Amino acid sequence: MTSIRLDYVTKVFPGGAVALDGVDLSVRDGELLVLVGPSGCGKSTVLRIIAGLEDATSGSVQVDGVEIDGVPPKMRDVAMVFQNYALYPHMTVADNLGFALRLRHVAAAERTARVDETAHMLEIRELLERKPKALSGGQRQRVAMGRALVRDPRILLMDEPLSNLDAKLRVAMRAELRRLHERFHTTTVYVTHDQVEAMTLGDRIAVLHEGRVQQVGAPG
Ligand SMILES: Nc1ncnc2c1ncn2[C@@H]1O[C@H](COP(=O)(O)OP(=O)(O)OP(=O)(O)O)[C@@H](O)[C@H]1O
Repeated sequence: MTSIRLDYVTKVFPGGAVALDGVDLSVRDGELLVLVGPSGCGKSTVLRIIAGLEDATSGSVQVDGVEIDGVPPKMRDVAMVFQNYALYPHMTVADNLGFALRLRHVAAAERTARVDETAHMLEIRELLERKPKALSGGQRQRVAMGRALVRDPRILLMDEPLSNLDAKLRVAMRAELRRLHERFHTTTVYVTHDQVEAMTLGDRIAVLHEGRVQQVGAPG
């Protein structure tokens, strides 16, 4: 069970830029909520505040009804997937997948089993010994997804994870992300500026404009 609630969250950056202006938003347990809006409307800032990478200027964030303001990122059990994949270039795919488990002192045998299971699910088992530079964009994206999923996080945050892929692959990966979500039902916030992507992926869509939530609803 993991729900997220943002209560009148405001973010003013030093220098005075108002990135978020009283954002109220709820993400239900097991839901994939898409946050959509034009460049600069504050989408990434919402994710960064949920992840604890940025502090809200005012307002609060709750997970399962408990305020998490001040809880360090590592303690939040949140996994993030970015547009640029952020894989470790010197590590194999297997080591990239297992790294977060190693940091959490998961025993070697269990680590291997979970890496293998995740690789199987994402159909990247044959890539486990390769380094990121020997992968295509779509394969890198799968590894980045795998790295987030292998830990079975409470919350999954995705910031335009498909925008570096060509149009055809993007459509295929969208379907795959949807399928993964149906299987795991990890509470997810997914950021995109692409309305079609929002409509095809989201259980619900929140439209953000100039730091405010304009509308929230189911697609269609
Ligand atoms: N560290 C920072 N310092 C000052 N201003 C910032 C900082 N980070 C973001 N901003 C500003 O806050 C606003 C929201 O930025 P944010 O990155 O959340 O938007 P976004 O909707 O994710 O945009 P994009 O789709 O282009 O990534 C923008 O006006 C941006 O310039």
